[in-house]
Amino acid sequence: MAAQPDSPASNGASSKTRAKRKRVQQHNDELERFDSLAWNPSLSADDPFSFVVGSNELEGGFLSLEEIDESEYGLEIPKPEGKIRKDKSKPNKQSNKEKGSEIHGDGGNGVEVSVEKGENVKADRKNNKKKNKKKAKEVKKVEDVDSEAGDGVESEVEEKEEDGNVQTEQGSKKTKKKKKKKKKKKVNETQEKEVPVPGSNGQDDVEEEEEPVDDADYYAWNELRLHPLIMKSIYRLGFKEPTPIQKACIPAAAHQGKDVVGAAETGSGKTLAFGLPIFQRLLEEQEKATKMLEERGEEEEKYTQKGFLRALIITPTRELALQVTDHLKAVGKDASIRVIPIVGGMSTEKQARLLKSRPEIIVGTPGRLWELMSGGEKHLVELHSLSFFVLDEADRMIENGHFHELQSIIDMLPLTNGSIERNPQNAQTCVTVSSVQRKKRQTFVFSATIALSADFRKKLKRGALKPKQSPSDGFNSIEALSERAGMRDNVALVDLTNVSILANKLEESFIECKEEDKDAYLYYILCIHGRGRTIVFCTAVAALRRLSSILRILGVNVWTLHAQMQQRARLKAIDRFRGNEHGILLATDVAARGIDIPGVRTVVHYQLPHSAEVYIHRSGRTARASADGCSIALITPKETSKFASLCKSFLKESFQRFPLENSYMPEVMKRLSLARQIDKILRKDSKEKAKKSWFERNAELVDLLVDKDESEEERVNNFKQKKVTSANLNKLLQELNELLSRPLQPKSFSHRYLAGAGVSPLLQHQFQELAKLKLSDVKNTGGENKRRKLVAIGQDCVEPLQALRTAGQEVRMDIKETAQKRKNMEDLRKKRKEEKKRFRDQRRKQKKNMKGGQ
Ligand SMILES: Nc1ncnc2c1ncn2[C@@H]1O[C@H](COP(=O)(O)OP(=O)(O)OP(=O)(O)O)[C@@H](O)[C@H]1O
Repeated sequence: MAAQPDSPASNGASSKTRAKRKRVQQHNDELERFDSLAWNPSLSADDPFSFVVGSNELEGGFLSLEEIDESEYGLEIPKPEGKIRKDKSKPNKQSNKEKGSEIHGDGGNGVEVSVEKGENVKADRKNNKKKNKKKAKEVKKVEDVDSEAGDGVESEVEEKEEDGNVQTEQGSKKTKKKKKKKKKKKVNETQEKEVPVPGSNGQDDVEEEEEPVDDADYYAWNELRLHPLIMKSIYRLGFKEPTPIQKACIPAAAHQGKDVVGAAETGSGKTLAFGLPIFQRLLEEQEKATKMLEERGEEEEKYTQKGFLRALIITPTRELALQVTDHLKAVGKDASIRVIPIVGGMSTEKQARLLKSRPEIIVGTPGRLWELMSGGEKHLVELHSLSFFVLDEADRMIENGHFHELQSIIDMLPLTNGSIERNPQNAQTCVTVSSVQRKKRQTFVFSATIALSADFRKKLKRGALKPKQSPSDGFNSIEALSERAGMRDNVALVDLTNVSILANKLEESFIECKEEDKDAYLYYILCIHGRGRTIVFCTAVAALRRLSSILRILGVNVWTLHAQMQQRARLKAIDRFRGNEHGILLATDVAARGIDIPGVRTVVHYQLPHSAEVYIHRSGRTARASADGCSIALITPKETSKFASLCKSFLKESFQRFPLENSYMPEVMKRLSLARQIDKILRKDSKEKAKKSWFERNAELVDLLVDKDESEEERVNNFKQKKVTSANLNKLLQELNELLSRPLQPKSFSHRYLAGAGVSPLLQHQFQELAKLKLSDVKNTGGENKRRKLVAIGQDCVEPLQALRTAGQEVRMDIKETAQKRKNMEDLRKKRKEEKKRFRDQRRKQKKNMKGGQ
């Protein structure tokens, strides 16, 4: 029954319609204003272009181990191409069968079609026929249609596609669905930043009603003139304004078509500084292509399968490649542009399958990319349409000539106007290049520390990045690398790094201690200030292993990450760390660059890095985006001059000494000593076991019969020895457990009195627990224990940054001064030694003389 005009129902409906109209009007006004700005599409009409109507439903966030296997790090293998006809009048409740029957595809060409996305793109294309004003209105209309379709439509349709793709694999279908659900749940949990977008689907729509996006909040983006679909993603991600590096790079890269060398502090949003121009150009091209096709009256289906690689992004580590992929996918979600990672540690076959979907953007590490390219992987060698070549963390690529593969990859790229001649053999493997495309490829080179070398910095400031002529042996400089990659003369040089290159809101500090006390100080930091996520960096894997073992014995839950781990375990570690608000990650420098995990509050340099660049990148895992954070370097007296010279390279003269409450140290040391003894016993035991099994294995291999018969005496001795060790281990464990069962106590703590001020919630809780414990003790012992002391101490668990701010002590780090002090100390030690020697000699002489006299 229709609602009467004056009925509450109709009032509600009309106010809803009014609100909706108002929103649409606001949005249109904004877009009208946006359209009135000069629009500068960078594509010429004859540019070769093919597009794929595809879904990019590859959610962000690192996945758990179980998910990695089939869904390939969050990447579903794109589904068979087909057109899905959707009856919008029945959006929600369809059986699986019905869902399956709506999919029409050949099932084999690997192109995925998402109804929502497909409809979006189609509608957008229609809109593009009319000029900008109309386009804006139409985009809104499509969004409205989507929201009318109701909650859950998109997810259901996606499941349909999934069903269609794996009809024969019932088992794996179920697993996939489960994984997908799990993944979605996880993404919901981790994507804290997501805000509702007007007109987006599903859950977003529901939220949208409650909290519509105020376009005015995003005003700062307008001058960048980004495509409406990009803006939609930006709304969704909740990025209110572009970061300075984005502001500086996007106009040059997206509207002027320039190559860019970009330097900005860690966590400043460099990924989108190069990512958004890529999306902008691809979307502009899509529009042009649609227009052309419609003008010529050709069928668009004819072109839908010709996906070529448009952007190749190279990063130095696998984790970073996966993260950049996730980040770009989040932006490309509304634009139906696909992004996939190609990294080591994943099976090559699976990656080949992913490549069959012909994604527009690939993010990869040099090793695996080259492996596939040199193997003639079609999508990777058909590079004639490549429009972007990006080197993220570019300065890492030229370190120690690690990346020979990178050189080979670059040699495979089609020539651009500025390129020098290169290996013709490689060029032959590559599909021939159209001269239009040659001119068009843009090269982006980014890093936080690219400008660290004084020489390069000067060049950046002068605005002159003149490449050297024909580097013959690899890339020993960013210039050579950029030139080889085809960077042109009119490159935009954007250096936004501050004088010290370190992140703005990072507060640095150090603790000076002996090498053997580093464990204790680390344990102290984690115990007393264990709030927020912490990353502890080691230089050597062996040190990391030893440290993780000790900390685990001490009951500190840590995850480890280093290059000798299997890829799955590496991802799992990051995933778990990301999922724990107060997580602790022990990592080597494999995690130093690029890893972006929100809520990392503290970085500890357990071992100092070998270079200032690494120090900066390590420390840059905290104080990202607009957050603050703190770094603590543990330095031995021997390392002070190394630390001072590090400070010198980023022009810092003084650092803060991290405040320590020394009264805690006796107990810390006690616990640590027990943990070390336990660790020693456990290590010895596992070594023996490993040795034994190694011997037995090898004996088996050569058909050798191992004589297990020991003499009676040996057996008895071994048994006795084992018994002693085991008793000793139990005793140590018991002792340690007893210490660990109560909070760390400072030496001066009075067992009788409690000072009233500053009792933290933690301390309060501990008191309650201990009081309960005492009470039950009394009951159990029948009140025999008359001296009932309340032994409880908790600490106000403030995070390191807060402790540093309230009590840190400034210390000048003058390299000359430190070197001089060190020299003085050594001189003093030498002098004392000599004096001692002289004194000994004198006494010896005296004794001799006395003996001679007798
Ligand atoms: N405009 C923006 N507004 C708010 N946050 C943003 C914006 N752009 C990017 N971010 C967020 O900032 C964080 C850091 O971005 P990103 O990883 O690109 O930094 P980066 O400069 O590449 O850092 P690094 O040098 O360490 O690799 C990410 O979590 C990203 O989502």
